[in-house]
Amino acid sequence: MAGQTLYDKLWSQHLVKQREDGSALIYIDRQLLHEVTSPQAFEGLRLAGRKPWRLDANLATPDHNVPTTLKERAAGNAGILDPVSLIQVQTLDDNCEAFGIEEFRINDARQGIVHVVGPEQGATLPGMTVVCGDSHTATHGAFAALAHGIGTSEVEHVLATQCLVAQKMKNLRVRVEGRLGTGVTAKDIVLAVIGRIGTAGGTGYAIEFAGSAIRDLSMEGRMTICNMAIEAGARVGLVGVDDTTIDYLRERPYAPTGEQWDAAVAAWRELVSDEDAVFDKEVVFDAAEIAPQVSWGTSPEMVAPIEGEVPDPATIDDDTVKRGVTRALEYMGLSPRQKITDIRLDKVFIGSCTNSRIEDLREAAKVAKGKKVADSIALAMVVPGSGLVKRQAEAEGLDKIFLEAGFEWREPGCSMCLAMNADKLGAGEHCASTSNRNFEGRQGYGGRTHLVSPAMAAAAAIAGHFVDVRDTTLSPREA
Ligand SMILES: CC(C)[C@H](C(=O)O)[C@@H](O)C(=O)O
Ligand code: SF4
Repeated sequence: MAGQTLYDKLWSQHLVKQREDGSALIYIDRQLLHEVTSPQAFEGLRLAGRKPWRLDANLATPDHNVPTTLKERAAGNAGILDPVSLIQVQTLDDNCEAFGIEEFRINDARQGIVHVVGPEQGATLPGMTVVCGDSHTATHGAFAALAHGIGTSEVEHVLATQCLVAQKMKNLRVRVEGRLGTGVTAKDIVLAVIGRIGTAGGTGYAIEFAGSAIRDLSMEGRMTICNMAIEAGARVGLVGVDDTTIDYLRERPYAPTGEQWDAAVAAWRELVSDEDAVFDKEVVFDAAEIAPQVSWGTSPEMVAPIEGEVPDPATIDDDTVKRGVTRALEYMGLSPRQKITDIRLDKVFIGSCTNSRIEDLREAAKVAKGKKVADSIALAMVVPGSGLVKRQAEAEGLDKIFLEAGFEWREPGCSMCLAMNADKLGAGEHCASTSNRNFEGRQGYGGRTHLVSPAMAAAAAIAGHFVDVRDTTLSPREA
């Protein structure tokens, strides 16, 4: 019998019941909760007179609707000026209180974007099934956890039963071999992958990211890649366990200790695909060929290398693709064949669950150090992914580097990634953003998002337009 893939192992370890129609019931180890997708789930429990099945499997934090300015944050929930956002956050607090679920509230140092908080706390561990009412739950797969987003009714189901109705996915391996060039990061890998396989390339699959370039990445980098598996159409992204995984988790608050740690590590070491595992599909990339990427359109697959140009619809044969590109260029206010380096920017956003961890901020700070944000940039902001990331960055003096360069240094949350708070783009504004989605209006009505790495965003803030971070005097890997 052929060996098992990592995904197959995680699936079978959590399978409660398999039905003949293909549906199955799996056990869920960890549920993360935020204010947007949990209210109706709690309400459902209340109406049915149910209690959560296992309180300590749940961990909550508000992230989407929290303001990011210090003045407003100092006032706690009372500082949330938008009434709908206030209700959302207050309702999460009330529900967690009423049901006895642990929550890191708005001014808790551990608050942050759920996908930053879970791993940072060691609440996400290898071998777990992790769910959250949020599509970027794939992030946690970087720890060899079977993690994916679920809908609000499923949030309720998991709260009530600790189980989930699920369907087994197929296995896709994306292998990235070789060494990344200086200044090229995990974000560039994942954008290049989506650029090639497309936003539907991973549909129906769990993607395992493998190969020497993935092994060389830190956990932060692996999370960046798994985070965007959903942008490639896959609900699940995975990376097998190795020393990097284990070193990251040691002594995290929720991680096991003593003998339990040793036993856990021994079990985690098995969480890799067997040598002879068979994947339904495989794609291979040469890391050395990946350049810093910039998205020019309204879908993450509409990307180009920094030395490239915007496509010309006139050269596209397929009518549907041609129409899509034409429409995207119109919305983005770009002309055919425009050089990527000629795209001028109005705002810069460094943050989101894709790129707001300490390493991301370090990479951006290395580029920004001793430089100034261009006068033409109306706002350049850095939003740490959690209060603890913020604290760490401040201990390293990164906040000073950003502030001296003219960036705003904000409080943690989703912020301008999706503009559910006051941080928004104005119509027509171009933004270099380290987030993961660039569809029309994502960062504010009429806003134009360009997805890039933190180093590329920082370099763009300084130049006022996109530049090749590899040409800047201080590229991130060398500093
Ligand atoms: C609000 C939430 C449900 C949503 C998601 O599921 O991803 C958000 O986080 C996003 O990034 O669009
Ligand atoms: S940071 Fe952005 S992508 Fe991540 S959970 Fe928040 S809104 Fe969604």
